[in-house]
Formats: sequence, C-alpha cells, structure tokens
Amino acid sequence: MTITQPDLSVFETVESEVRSYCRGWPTVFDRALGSRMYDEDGHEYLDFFAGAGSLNYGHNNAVLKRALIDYLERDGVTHGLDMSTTAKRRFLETFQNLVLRPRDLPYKVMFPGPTGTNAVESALKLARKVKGRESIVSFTNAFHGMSLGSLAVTGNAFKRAGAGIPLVHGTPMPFDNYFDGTVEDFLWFERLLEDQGSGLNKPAAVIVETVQGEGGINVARAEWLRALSELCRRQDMLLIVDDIQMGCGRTGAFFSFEEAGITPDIVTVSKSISGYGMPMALTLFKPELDVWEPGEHNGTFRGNNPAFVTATATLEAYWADGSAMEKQTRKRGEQVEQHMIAITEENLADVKEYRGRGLVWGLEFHDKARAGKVAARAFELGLLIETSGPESEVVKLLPALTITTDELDEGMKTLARAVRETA
Ligand SMILES: Cc1ncc(COP(=O)(O)O)c(C=O)c1O
Repeated sequence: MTITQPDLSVFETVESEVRSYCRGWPTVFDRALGSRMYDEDGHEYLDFFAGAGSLNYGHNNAVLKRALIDYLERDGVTHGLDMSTTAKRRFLETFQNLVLRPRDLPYKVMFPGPTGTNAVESALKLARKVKGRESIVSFTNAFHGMSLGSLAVTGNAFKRAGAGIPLVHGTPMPFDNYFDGTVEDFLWFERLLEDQGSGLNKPAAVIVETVQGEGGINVARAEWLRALSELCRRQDMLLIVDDIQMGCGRTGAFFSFEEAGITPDIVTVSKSISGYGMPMALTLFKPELDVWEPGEHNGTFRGNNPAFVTATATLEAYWADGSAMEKQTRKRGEQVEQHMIAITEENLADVKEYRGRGLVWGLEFHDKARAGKVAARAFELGLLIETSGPESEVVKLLPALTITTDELDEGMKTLARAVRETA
C-alpha cells in the first residue's frame, strides 16, 4: 500500500491569502479595543484607520457591546431579512427622533442592502426611475463603490478598469477646484446641456461626496456645494450626497452636508451607521421620490437586526445631544491641524499640502511615492494609516471620533516621525 503525502499547498495558499489581503500591513490582527488593535503576536497598534471609517466609535465600544450582548442573551432576532422586527422599529424611531427631526430633514428611510455600494445602487436606480433619464453626473476622483452602477460613477481609472468593459451612463465633471478662488456657477455645464451639438443628454441626477475620502481627502467648499445644489434645482436633476464615509459625524455634524445648508434629494449612509462595524446601509430620500412598489427593491440582508441594535445604541449614546459630539470632533480636528502645521513646517520642501475637516485629514507630498513609504514606516512604529488618492499619493487619517486627546497626540507624533524617517 502506498501512502500519499497530504497536499499541504492549500494551507500555504490560505496563509498567503490572509497575509496579502492586508492593505500593506504584513500581520494578522486578532483583537481590538477602542483605538487600539492587536495582532496575533501581541503587537499593539494605534488605529488611525477605523475600519475605513466604519468604526467612528472605536472597536468593541463598551456601550454598544453591552446592547448587543443583552439583545443576543434574550434571543433577539438575528437574521437580516426584510421583516418587521422590534429592533428595526426601535432603530427607525430613534433615527427619526435623534437625527432627522432635529435637523428638519423630511426623509423616508429605506434599507437598500448590507453595504455602501448597495445604497449607491439604490440611489442611482431610484433617481433614474423618478426622472426617466439615464445619465448621472459624478466627479473626478469620486469613489462610490465596486458594483457596476457605483463603479460607473467612480472616477478612479484603476478601479474602473476592473470592470473590463465600458461603464455607461456616467457624465464626468470636475470636482471643486479649490485653488481658482471663485465659486463655480456651473453656467458652462448649462451651456453644454443647451448646445444640441454637444451630445449631452440631461442627466437624472448628480452624485457627490462633500469630502472625497478615497479620492485623496478633497474637501468641497460649502459655497461650491450650494452652487451645485442650485444647479440641480434649475436643471431638474436630483442631488445625491454620498455620505457613506463622511457621514455619521466624521466631519463634525451628523451629516457632512449640514454645514453647507443644503438638503440633498437622496442621501446614502453606511459604514459607521451600525457603530460596531457591522454591515448596514440606509438610503434616505424625499417623500415625493417614493415611487417604488413593495418588492421592487428587496434583498436577503437588508435588515441586519443586530446592526439595528448597535445603531440604536450608538444614536442614543452619541447623538441624543449631537452638539457635544460635534464640538468634540471639531476640537480634535483642530488638534490634528496643529500637528499638520508642525509637520509641514518641518518638511517644507516635501509636503505639498494638508487638508481636512472634522476628523478626516490628508497629507500630500510632492513625491507621489512618499505617502506609501510613510504609511509603511508608521506601521513599523505601531500606527495604522492608509493612503488614498488616484495614485495613493495622500496619507489619510481617519481616527475614531472617540479617540482621546493623548492618543491623538501620540499618533500624530508617530506620523511626524514616520515623515522624518522617510525623507
Ligand atoms: C463615499 C463612498 N461611497 C461608497 C463606498 C462603498 O461602500 P462599500 O465598500 O461598503 O460598498 C465607499 C467605500 O469606501 C465610500 O467611501
């Protein structure tokens, strides 16, 4: 009898898979608490990434964890099906009372599916159905997700190439050009629309991020957002704000568009809405856009009940008095900015610009490869930071909103050291 050796290559594949899918962080994470992550070898990292913005309230937040454990211990419904549950009702009531009503936002709430791209797809689909038109305006360096509709309005050429086919029905427009000193009136766009020879059919909607997260932390001016909102009104196009990364308090206010004083027709929310890093997404839309028949947009995981529980606990803990959270985020933002000024002054020849709002910040270098080097060195020094921008040329800081001032100082000092040591 011959004994064949077991094929162990599958295990090697698993290990290389685990270690390669790690955003350039060559380790395997195991535990996380607050703003700290720990790998399987016990190394500690300060987290300035916050689950790509899905953990605005930190890892294993004690209040949310308690709510979840209590719910599970009383055998609360755990599926994600589209059914009426007490957890869903409590979330909807709390969202109405603590988020929509105080801001006088008259939105209907829809659960489009588990993740951000589901919310974007539903927004595009709804806008097209309402207006009976195909095209959607989106902006240079925009990021809206990886499924085909979201990708069609995403500006990143590399991500678009992943589709391998032409992506249709997107109309690109330049994002706020911060440096020209004037606010666009968008008359040029309206002239294009009127010019029969331009071939431009009127779009159904415009989709915009108030701060482009994946696109390199590009901050739109409030005046520009207002001009865009006016353009949409004049031209009978719907305004969709994708608040998936910048919402839930990231820029200060609960919704990132509040400061600009605009009321988008449709808003997409995901990432930090569950508060605990669990998949959950919302599409908010004005009541007059409620054109879907029951069942016209459904899905198996549209109503993640444990996520409703943590989302409700998050709103009660942090947004019952939203102004406190807002104030704290702005203060922490000022703290980051002080460090950014110091880093810039120390590296005048290398730093191109720093920019940000609330607790989302970017640091760009003249040398496009530098951001990756800084992030890699920061990792060695125990700090998790990502890069963003079309060529990953921007160091992106996205700490939890619940980070302490000491942790923030510690991380910024590590960043300064990483910049110094990669000069
Ligand atoms: C602004 C924005 N929209 C949409 C998405 C897509 O969300 P998801 O990755 O959950 O599909 C992201 C993800 O980073 C995002 O930042």
